[in-house]
Amino acid sequence: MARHPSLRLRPRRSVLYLPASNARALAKAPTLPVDAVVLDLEDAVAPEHKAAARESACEAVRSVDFGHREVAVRVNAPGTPWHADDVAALAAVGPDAVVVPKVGSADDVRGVVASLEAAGAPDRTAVWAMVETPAGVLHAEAVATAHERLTALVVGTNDLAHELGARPAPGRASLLTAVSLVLLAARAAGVVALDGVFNDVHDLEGLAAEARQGRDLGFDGKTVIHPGQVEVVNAVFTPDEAELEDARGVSAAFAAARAEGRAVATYRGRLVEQLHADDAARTLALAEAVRPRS
Ligand SMILES: CC(C)(COP(=O)(O)OP(=O)(O)OC[C@H]1O[C@@H](n2cnc3c(N)ncnc32)[C@H](O)[C@@H]1OP(=O)(O)O)[C@@H](O)C(=O)NCCC(=O)NCCSC(=O)C[C@H](O)C(=O)O
Ligand SMILES: [Mg+2]
Repeated sequence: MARHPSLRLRPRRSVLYLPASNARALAKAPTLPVDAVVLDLEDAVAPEHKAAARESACEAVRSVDFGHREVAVRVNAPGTPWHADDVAALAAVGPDAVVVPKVGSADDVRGVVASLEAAGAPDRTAVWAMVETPAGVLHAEAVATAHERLTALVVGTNDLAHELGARPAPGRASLLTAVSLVLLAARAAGVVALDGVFNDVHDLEGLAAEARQGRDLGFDGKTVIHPGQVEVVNAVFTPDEAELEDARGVSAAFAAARAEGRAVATYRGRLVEQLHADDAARTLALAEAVRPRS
C-alpha cells in the first residue's frame, strides 16, 4: 500500500480538541504550543449549533494561519444526521485530516474516504479514525489497514469507559487492554497512534502520569482538551537531555561496531543492535523536529 505523505516523521506530541463553535478557543488555538488541533463538530457541539460550527471550522481551515500546527476536523459519526454534510463541506476546504469518531469497521473508513473523494477532497487530506467502541477495538487492525488515507488511530477513552461500563481510575487498569489493542493495531499498520484525553483540567500531575504511561506504551502523542494541558504533554513526549545523550552514545557505539564489521555493540553495559540504533535515530530526529517549536 502506498504511504500517505503525512506519515513522514512529524511531531504529534499534543493534539488539542476544541469545539468549532467556540470562537474564543478558535482564536486561541493558533497561539498555543500545540502540534495539532482538532476542530470538533461532534460531542463538544450542541445539535442546534452543528451547522454554524461546520461553517466556522471550514472558514478556519480556509483562512486561519495555524503555522506549524496540523489542522484536523472531527466530523459527526457515520449514521448521524450531520455526517454527510460535514464530510462534503470539509472535502471542499481540505484540512490536513478528517477525524472520524466511533469507527466500528473498515467499511466505516472506506465509506468516509469514498464520500471525501466523491466530493473532490485533495489527496493531502488524511483520515484519522477514532477507536472508542468495543467493536472498534475488536476491529482495530482492519480499521488501521482499510485505506491508504488512514494515517492515525486515536483512542477515545471517554466513550470507551462509557461503553464498557468502566470506572476511570489512576493507572487506567480498566482501559489498558483496549488502549493497548489500538496501539498494536496502529503499529502493525504503520500508522500514527494518539492516546486519549485526561478530563481533569486542574490535575496536571495526574495528566503527566497518564501521558508518561501512554508514551511508555509507545504512543506518538496524547490528545488534550485545554490549553493548560499542552505544555505538560509536550514535555513528556519531548526527549530530555539525558535521553538525547544516551541516543547519541548508542548511535556512536553502533556506528563504531559496524565500521569494524560487527552487528552488536555495548553502550554503558547495554546491548546495542540495529533496532536500538534505529530507536536512537528516531529520538534524535524527534528532538530535531521539535527544536524550532520549543
Ligand atoms: C473543558 C472546557 C469546557 C473548559 O473551558 P473554559 O471553562 O472556557 O476554560 P478556561 O476558562 O480555563 O479557558 C481559558 C482560555 O482558554 C480557552 N480555551 C479553553 N479550552 C480551549 C481549547 N480546548 N482550545 C483552545 N482554547 C481553549 C478559553 O476560550 C479561554 O480563552 P480566553 O478567554 O480567550 O483566555 C474547554 O477547555 C473545552 O471546551 N475543551 C474542549 C472540549 C472538547 O473539545 N471535547 C471533545 C473532545 S474530548 C473527547 O471526549 C475525546 C473522545 O471522543 C473520547 O470519547 O474520549
Ligand atoms: Mg468520543
